[in-house]
Amino acid sequence: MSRVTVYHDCVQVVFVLPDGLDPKEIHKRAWLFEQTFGDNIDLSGTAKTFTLNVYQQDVQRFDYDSVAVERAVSGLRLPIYVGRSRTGDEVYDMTEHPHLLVAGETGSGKSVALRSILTTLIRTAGDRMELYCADLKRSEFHLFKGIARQVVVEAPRLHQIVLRIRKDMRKRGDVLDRAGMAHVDELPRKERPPYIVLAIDEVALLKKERDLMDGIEEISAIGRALGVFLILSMQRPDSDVLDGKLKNNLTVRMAFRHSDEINSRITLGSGEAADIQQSQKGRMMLKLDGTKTVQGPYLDLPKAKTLLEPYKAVEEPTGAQEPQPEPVEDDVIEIGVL
Ligand SMILES: Nc1ncnc2c1ncn2[C@@H]1O[C@H](COP(=O)(O)OP(=O)(O)OP(=O)(O)O)[C@@H](O)[C@H]1O
Repeated sequence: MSRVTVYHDCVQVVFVLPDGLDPKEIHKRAWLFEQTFGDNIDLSGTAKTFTLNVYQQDVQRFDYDSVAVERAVSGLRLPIYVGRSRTGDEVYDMTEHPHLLVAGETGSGKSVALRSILTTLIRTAGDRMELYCADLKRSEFHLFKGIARQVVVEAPRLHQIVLRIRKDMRKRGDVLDRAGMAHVDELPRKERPPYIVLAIDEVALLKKERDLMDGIEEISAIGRALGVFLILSMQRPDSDVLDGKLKNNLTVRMAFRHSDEINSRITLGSGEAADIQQSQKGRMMLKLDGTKTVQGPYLDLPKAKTLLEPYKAVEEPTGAQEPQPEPVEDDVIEIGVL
């Protein structure tokens, strides 16, 4: 049984599987649909009912437009503007889908995506968010100096931040216990702490930092209710880093071009990110309630700087050292119990 609907930009076929047919076979044979209908298709469905959309054209590249972005995310508490899919703007709220993994080979568009995601967050979440950035490649996050609480480039400094966030999480947990509530958003407005977002570029460089990775994993496990969220990026999805719990807790995945199907499967659970062409900069497979093709907006550095200028607290003098973090009194003990 099937139903065909013709829209202005696509033809939609909804079909129902006969009992006894394994739905996994439909996904496994998605290539059959591509051979018949071309590349511009989206196939979704779970047990019995499937939807196949056949679009007339591919998603197009486009520039970041702050007015359009801010309109698209209005009403969200901690908004992520992902880009445009074939059906329109793709946005979501981090408070509902907490931890994000951005992965893709070099030059595929990760840095541009992080730039646009964090620019949107800063401009829209304002005082509701405290941002911490770790730029282990020393390439991108200097843009957020003077805006983020801290921008660090070395693992030990990041470890200090993670320890401090863990302390804060413990305090937030105590407040929730006392109030008999399950989520910081349920607290009265005056007592509600700001959301904390920790963004780490090239998290694979932390592979050998076991204590630090354990701390990050803990944030991924209990951060959501306490208002603490992760944005992690990596070039090659390393299964040592993305092993076990951490990977499962990074529920939203943005998979830019991957070199092969095996790597794509580590990030996405399917091989689709290996089908993205090298020329398709900013193109990703977004995994969030299913998987779909999305084009991220292009935001260049000068434009990002202009958009962020009003949010800069203090201009750091040239050549100045990064400010030293406040000491965490019981670091050593904490590392032991991480
Ligand atoms: N959304 C986009 N739209 C159009 N072009 C883009 C987009 N994203 C990236 N590009 C182009 O691709 C180039 C590489 O992108 P980017 O620096 O984000 O890659 P990357 O994945 O971060 O690479 P690396 O891992 O080496 O840092 C950019 O300089 C830009 O020219």
